[in-house]
Amino acid sequence: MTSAYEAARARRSWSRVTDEAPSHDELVRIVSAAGRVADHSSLRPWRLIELRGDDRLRLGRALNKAEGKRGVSTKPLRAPLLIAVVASYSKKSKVPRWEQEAVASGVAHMVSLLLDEAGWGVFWRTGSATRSKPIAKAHKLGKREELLGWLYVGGKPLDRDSGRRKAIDAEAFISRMP
Ligand SMILES: Cc1cc2nc3c(=O)[nH]c(=O)nc-3n(C[C@H](O)[C@H](O)[C@H](O)COP(=O)(O)O)c2cc1C
Repeated sequence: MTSAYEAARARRSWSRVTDEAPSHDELVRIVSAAGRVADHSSLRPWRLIELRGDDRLRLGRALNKAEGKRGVSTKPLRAPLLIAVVASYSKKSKVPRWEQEAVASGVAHMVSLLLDEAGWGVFWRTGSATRSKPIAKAHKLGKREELLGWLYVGGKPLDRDSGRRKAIDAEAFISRMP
């Protein structure tokens, strides 16, 4: 197993993946770690929805509907497993929505990283339809829920090298209090 530092340095997004997918049990193992992100008041303001097989066609239909088109978009078929990332805001808490959304986003980044480290290809996708009514309905989102997009997950294709991204110029992103 790599260190968190090594895993973060090595990760990249995989726009094309194979038909292999992590099992539900593997996903549970990964989410149990990802869910340990910092979380103001431990609200756990997030949930994930697994889309496999024909679930993806239902999403494809909703995507087309959101764009005023008939039929089924084939976009969700680009990966065998899609993980819809849902921010589930707590009503009672004084923790503002943006903080709760940050937690849900953190979980999604952590799930992506852990899946990548475990050898799976991941690509976080959104689109103009992400927060549309047809999409909310297809995922049965509650009134206080919003979608942050989908993690498209599958096998890393062997015919592609890992294509490491250029390291970022970290100095350029850090400054002192002005
Ligand atoms: C919230 C979120 C939504 C994204 N949506 C898309 C998308 O719809 N289409 C896309 O090409 N990239 C999208 N991206 C960016 C890719 O997931 C990916 O990070 C980018 O292609 C850079 O590749 P890298 O992660 O290997 O550096 C999104 C990223 C985030 C965090």
